[in-house]
Amino acid sequence: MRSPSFVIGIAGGTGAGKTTVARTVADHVGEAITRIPVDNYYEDLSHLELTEREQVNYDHPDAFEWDLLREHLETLLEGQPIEMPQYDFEIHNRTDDRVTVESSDVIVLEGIFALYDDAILEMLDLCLYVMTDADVRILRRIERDVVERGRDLEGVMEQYLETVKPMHERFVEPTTKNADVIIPEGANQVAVELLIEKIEAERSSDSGAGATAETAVERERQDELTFSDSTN
Ligand SMILES: Nc1ncnc2c1ncn2[C@@H]1O[C@H](COP(=O)(O)OP(=O)(O)O)[C@@H](O)[C@H]1O
Ligand SMILES: O=c1ccn([C@@H]2O[C@H](COP(=O)(O)O)[C@@H](O)[C@H]2O)c(=O)[nH]1
Repeated sequence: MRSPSFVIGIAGGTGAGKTTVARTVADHVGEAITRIPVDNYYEDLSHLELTEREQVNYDHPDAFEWDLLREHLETLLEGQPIEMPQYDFEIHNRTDDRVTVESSDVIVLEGIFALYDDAILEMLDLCLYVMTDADVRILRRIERDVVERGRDLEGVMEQYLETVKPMHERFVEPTTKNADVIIPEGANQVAVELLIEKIEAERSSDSGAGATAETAVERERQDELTFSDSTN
């Protein structure tokens, strides 16, 4: 199995458009991309009741199982598959399922804390931060959480004011300093097109480097053959 040639981190506040950017890019690049949502690495909270899980601060870095995420990224970088946990936002917990995820040419790590952990930052070749105004993000989040994540409006508003907003300001937004590029307003067409171009360029330069190395090895072998031929 071939090791990835390019690893991208996409961070940003809730509702900024991280998943949309990652999915749009993945749709264009196809099977060569492995998408890793950081959300799948929320700690297993099976020991808590649902009512207790509803009170957890999911916007604090301590809510994540960092060791497992680091280990899985390292495994993918070695070209090996992982058994990725799956997360269910409706029950605020991991499901019992694990999904086998193969490594591929491009790894995209996406989540509010994609640019937070030093060891993970070391593994990233390109760091993106999706910057979207807070009012737009909360409107998107209300719609998404009510429609897709089984929440009511009151609960979404309460969670936003109690944890999401203060944690965003304290932990998430400061990670802009780790970004190479800031993408405004989520999946904007120009930014996504540039990202796809960059990925394609990295992939072809990587396979080009491989071809050059092969050619050099091949040439050396030819020289050896020529040398032995002339001595025989
Ligand atoms: N550029 C955009 N314009 C309009 N809506 C967007 C845009 N990007 C994302 N959205 C919508 O906003 C919501 C949140 O986007 P999502 O990608 O899930 O955000 P995140 O992963 O950052 O939480 C989704 O319903 C998505 O369709
Ligand atoms: O059980 C959970 C786990 C997470 N959340 C919220 O999800 C967002 C992160 O996901 P995005 O897709 O980036 O919005 C985070 O702000 C948590 O508050 C949750 O509500 N419940």
